[in-house]
Amino acid sequence: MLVARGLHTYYGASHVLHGVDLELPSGCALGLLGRNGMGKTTLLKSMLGLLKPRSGSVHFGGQAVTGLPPYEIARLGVGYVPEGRGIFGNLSVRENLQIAERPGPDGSRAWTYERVLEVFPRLKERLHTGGQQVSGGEQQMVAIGRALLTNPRVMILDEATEGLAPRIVEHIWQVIAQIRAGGISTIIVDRNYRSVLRHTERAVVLEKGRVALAGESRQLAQDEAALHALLGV
Ligand SMILES: Nc1ncnc2c1ncn2[C@@H]1O[C@H](COP(=O)(O)OP(=O)(O)OP(=O)(O)O)[C@@H](O)[C@H]1O
Repeated sequence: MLVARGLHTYYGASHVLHGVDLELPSGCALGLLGRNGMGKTTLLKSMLGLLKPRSGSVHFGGQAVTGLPPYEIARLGVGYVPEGRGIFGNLSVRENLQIAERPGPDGSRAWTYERVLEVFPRLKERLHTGGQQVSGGEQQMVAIGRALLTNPRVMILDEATEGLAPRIVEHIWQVIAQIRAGGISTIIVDRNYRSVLRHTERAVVLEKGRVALAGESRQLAQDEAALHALLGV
């Protein structure tokens, strides 16, 4: 579904990704792990057109998308929930959600405004509140809801539970499970590696911009020595 091959990405002279390969099969949930600064967000942005890799390729649904602008890649069916949420602070919660709603590239309308409010009932009481005035947890719900409303084929969640209360974190993992159950392929970056390994079929661990370990999440979860070495846990 989404395939990156040999990605090299730089910030100016700083070489951050050193030939990364990543493959997200259709219908699969893939965890992306690694300590701070190992290149997870850079990898996601390189696949989404937000950063231009200096070499390597990205294919989505068999189509080469390397170097396409982010909105074109999004139109092909990628929903992105960025680290830091990126919601529009000057728009209300309702507006943030409604401007995103559209059928998916295959015409699917599985995710509607009403369904997002069913999944996140807390947002019903905040519809007319500004995006910046709601709590961090509610902002995260808006960010996830907004990505779902584009009816994507692939969802990418970067640190979707960061800094949130345990009850909200648990709710977000339940929603991630629903997204997976609906057949949307998913890439999940999260500090809680145990939750990531529980909610994914495959996982990749980055170390200094290289893939250090990749495999089935169930097996990786049992490899305490490798997780300790690579994640410092
Ligand atoms: N805009 C930028 N300009 C220069 N260097 C950057 C920039 N963004 C990230 N980096 C550097 O690139 C490396 C990889 O960062 P990246 O954000 O991809 O890591 P990460 O694994 O997502 O970690 P984190 O969880 O801390 O975001 C780090 O050394 C970081 O300092």
